[in-house]
Amino acid sequence: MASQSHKINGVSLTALVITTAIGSGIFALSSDLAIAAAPGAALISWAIVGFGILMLAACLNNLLNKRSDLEGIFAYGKAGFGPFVGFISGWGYWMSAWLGNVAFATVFMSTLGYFFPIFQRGNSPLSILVASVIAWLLTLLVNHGVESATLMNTIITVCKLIPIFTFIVVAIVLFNGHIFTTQFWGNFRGTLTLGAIAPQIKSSLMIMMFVFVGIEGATIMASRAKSRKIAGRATLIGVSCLLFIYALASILPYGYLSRAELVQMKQPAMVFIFEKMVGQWGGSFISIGILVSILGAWLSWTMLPAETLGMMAEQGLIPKGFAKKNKHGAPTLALITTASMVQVFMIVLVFAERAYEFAYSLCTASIVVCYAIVAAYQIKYSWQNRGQKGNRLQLLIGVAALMFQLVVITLSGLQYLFICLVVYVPGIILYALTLKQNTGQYLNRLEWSASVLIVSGAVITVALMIMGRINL
Ligand SMILES: NC(=[NH2+])NCCC[C@H](N)C(=O)O
Repeated sequence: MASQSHKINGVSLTALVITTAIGSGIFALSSDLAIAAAPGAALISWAIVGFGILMLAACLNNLLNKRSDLEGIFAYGKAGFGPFVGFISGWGYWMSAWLGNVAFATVFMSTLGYFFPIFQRGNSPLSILVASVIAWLLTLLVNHGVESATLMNTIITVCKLIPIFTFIVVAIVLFNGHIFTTQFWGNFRGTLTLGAIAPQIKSSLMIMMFVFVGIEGATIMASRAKSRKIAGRATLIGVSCLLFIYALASILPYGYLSRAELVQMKQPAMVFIFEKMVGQWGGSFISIGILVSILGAWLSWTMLPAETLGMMAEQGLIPKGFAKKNKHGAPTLALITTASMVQVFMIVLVFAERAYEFAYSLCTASIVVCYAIVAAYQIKYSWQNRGQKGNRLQLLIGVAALMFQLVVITLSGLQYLFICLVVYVPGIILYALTLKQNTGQYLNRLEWSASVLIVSGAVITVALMIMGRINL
């Protein structure tokens, strides 16, 4: 066991929450958001998403303290609702982790395109080829026991935060109230109706959720924190800081360029907005920040999904082989499986019209499964212990968090959730085989029914994709 002095303190853990959550999202945010919404609606959306994510962070905080015996985010699913739900949650988390890397890949390549125009389209066959090589190289590194070391993490954090803060400061200086308010509610005439704003809010939700993926980082590191209390608090403070940074970075540009101009920005938008603000050097400055930020995040998100598979295997949810470590202490089978999935989806991206949006929406949709299960467990636990002080409030927090996740996914992510079902199919087979090996039985009746639903959903999705009814 690590001695007390080697344990992570609150400040480092808060920094960890912030840096694991900042990958590619913030750099592309402004134009993604401009496509979806005018500044008025974007602000309302931040308030809604901010509230929902804070509720989720409050659940993670609470459960970290009350169920300090559980480790990892999907352990709550298993503890609250049995192994099958634990599997659903873990598989969702795993999927989200590597799908996010697919999203990283497109932004990474289009940022490289700033220096080498041939890569400008992040999902051209050549870009995907290079991105695949990078993904496999990172896998190879992790397989040789390379972990993002503390010093490297600090350097990466500085490299990504400096460009972001510089951008925010310059954007504040150049902020023009007139431009900002001209089309505050969008391009409408007459009185402002909910009908005019609601669709804008709806289209902002997925990208806003995506940028928060990773806040559960402190939960995963909780066992290495000085105390569970500290880990929980780090999540809450980290989320509040993130909300502040994201809202500033995405809203300020509306006071510099018109929405029409923002929509036209090449991706990643922050590069080109900043270049317009300060000149050529600005573009390179932000681009380098992005490349470092993504590479750093990509490396940690290469380890995470493999570790997740390993933990699931240890808990008897998938075959033991996934937990087997090589001589460098890395789970080779889990790493290769994950990298192969990344490879398949990268190839799919070549055919996607808006590749980045497609990848981040899938990443968000699959983690919502996992987040919703956390919130559901918070409700169950608080209800069972409702006699204890404070648990009624926790119950309400759980309900708010769950409602938020369900509403977001229903409003804007259903088609992505359906695509995720397809990836659940091989997982269910692995789960059933493992169950048989451990207990001598395949699925029980409830698990059967759930599996039939999932597999049917997957079949329908594939059929709809073939018929061209679901577009990539
Ligand atoms: N590889 C991943 N799972 N990435 C998810 C994290 C994405 C991160 N929130 C971002 O803004 O870019």
